[in-house]
Amino acid sequence: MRLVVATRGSRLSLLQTEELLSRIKAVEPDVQFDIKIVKTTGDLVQDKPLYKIGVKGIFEKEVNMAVLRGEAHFAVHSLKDLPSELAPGLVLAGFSKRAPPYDALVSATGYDLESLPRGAVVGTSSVRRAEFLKAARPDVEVVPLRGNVDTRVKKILEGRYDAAVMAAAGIVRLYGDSPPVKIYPLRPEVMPPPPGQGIVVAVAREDEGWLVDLLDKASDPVAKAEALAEREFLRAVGAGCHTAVGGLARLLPAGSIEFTAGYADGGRARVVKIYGDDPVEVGRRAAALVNAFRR
Ligand SMILES: NCc1[nH]cc(CCC(=O)O)c1CC(=O)O
Repeated sequence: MRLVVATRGSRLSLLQTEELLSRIKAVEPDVQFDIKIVKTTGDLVQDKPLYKIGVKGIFEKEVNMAVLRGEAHFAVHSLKDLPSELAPGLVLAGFSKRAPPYDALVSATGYDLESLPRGAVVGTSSVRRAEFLKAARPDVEVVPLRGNVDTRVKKILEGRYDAAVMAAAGIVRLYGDSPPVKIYPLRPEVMPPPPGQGIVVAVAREDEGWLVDLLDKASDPVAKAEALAEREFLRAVGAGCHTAVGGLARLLPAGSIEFTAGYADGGRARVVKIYGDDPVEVGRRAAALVNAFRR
């Protein structure tokens, strides 16, 4: 059996795709893959913060179109790049093991939140990262920084920024144990990560039952439960990437879910931590708490 897999062409996207494909191979050794690289508007427009381009889920839409048009069997994405609703006919069907979900302070020097100098210049184009950072460290100057993970790392090493806030997952996936920059994870109580960060997913057509089953068999059950909770949270807060909202589910060893969620605005962050047994219910309850902060 040969399957066509649609993905973006960045080095990180290709590594993420390989990771998911090796999980599928483990349950179905006979399968072969053809990788179809889709160039997206997000890849072509590099000079604006993403929220200013004004298309929700800009990275994924054009990749998923290949699946809807029947040009690929499934698409691979970072879950956090997907909008809360997929196009009709598509489902989230496969989940990788989760890489660390945290945002991290990334620098050449090795600053953590405490040792970062007063008035430091910190790069990020994410409204969420900027607002939570300013709440924790009102003295720092937040400046725009976009581009692929390797591009951002290069700019940090060139000394144009004292530090940047980036997903730990992207750096770990790209560089493994010896990245060229130092990374200090930010606790979710200080900076709640975006729903889905660190999870790689496959999007397939709902009507391809055999493929949906195969992808489900290849999935990591912990990541799947956390994804379910965080997707419900995302749907119920209804916030786009122009709002500083974060939410992280962790499946505890005893089987219940711990959910950390927060909202930041005007130099002030509010974060809650709740528990429950049903992922969807916990996600919805966390969203209600965050929505109360936003009024
Ligand atoms: N927004 C871009 C993006 N999409 C996925 C990752 C890597 C982290 C992940 O896999 O969740 C990144 C980089 C970043 O946010 O710094």
